[in-house]
Amino acid sequence: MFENSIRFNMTKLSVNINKIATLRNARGGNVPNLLQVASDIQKFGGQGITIHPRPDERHIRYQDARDLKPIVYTEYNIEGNPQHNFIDLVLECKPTQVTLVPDAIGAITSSAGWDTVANQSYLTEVIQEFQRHGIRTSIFVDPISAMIEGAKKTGTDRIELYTEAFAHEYSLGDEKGIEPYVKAAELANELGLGINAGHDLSLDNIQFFKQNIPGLLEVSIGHALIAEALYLGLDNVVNMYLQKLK
Ligand SMILES: CC(=O)[C@@H](O)[C@H](O)COP(=O)(O)O
Ligand SMILES: NCC(=O)COP(=O)(O)O
Repeated sequence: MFENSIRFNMTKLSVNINKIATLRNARGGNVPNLLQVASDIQKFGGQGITIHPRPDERHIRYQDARDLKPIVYTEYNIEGNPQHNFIDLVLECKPTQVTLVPDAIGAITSSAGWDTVANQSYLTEVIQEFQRHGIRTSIFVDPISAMIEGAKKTGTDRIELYTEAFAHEYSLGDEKGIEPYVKAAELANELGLGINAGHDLSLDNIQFFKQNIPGLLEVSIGHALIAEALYLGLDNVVNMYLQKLK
């Protein structure tokens, strides 16, 4: 059965607050206050909060994930590589959604989607565990048909399309970079997989992406959104994204 947001072609904005934690950690105190920012983003209209705790806790700390639980009343999305500590944290926090990302330890940022064929049995096992606890699952993938088909076989509820390549090509003026994403989304829709997207999405490229991707349920946006907010203000920026996602 289709989720309501698919029927009405609605795309939710989940704001990734990693960069707020990066700024806070630079001084060791509590400025800016991550929980206050998460709360304000929701007040401004943000429809979800995303965090991506990394094993070195260089921005989001595991304790932040716990502290955010009572604050996030919209969609709570926790992203990360499903190592033991991460799995335990997610099961403890019980977010709305867990997004599995195959990060190498120490990676500057996420730089690839899963090989859902090579990791099929591992992903299937982890996904079943999260779903048993009522947590929706999503797998970070490149827009490649075999990877979408492999994702379907794991039993995941959704995929998250890794949009770095699109964002890069679009910034160079090349709109053709959207094509593999359109194909991947059409296949995911056919297979009954929900579609999320993220990485390097911005005020410049989000409307074009949204208008071309059928059934886009959610985008998670952090780096560009927080940078744009330095000039335009967080309230204003959240609402500019909401307008572009209509
Ligand atoms: C999964 C993904 O695309 C990442 O963009 C991510 O969540 C951001 O992580 P960093 O803030 O550590 O770069
Ligand atoms: N899943 C992608 C995400 O949460 C944000 O990525 P970015 O906007 O910081 O590149």
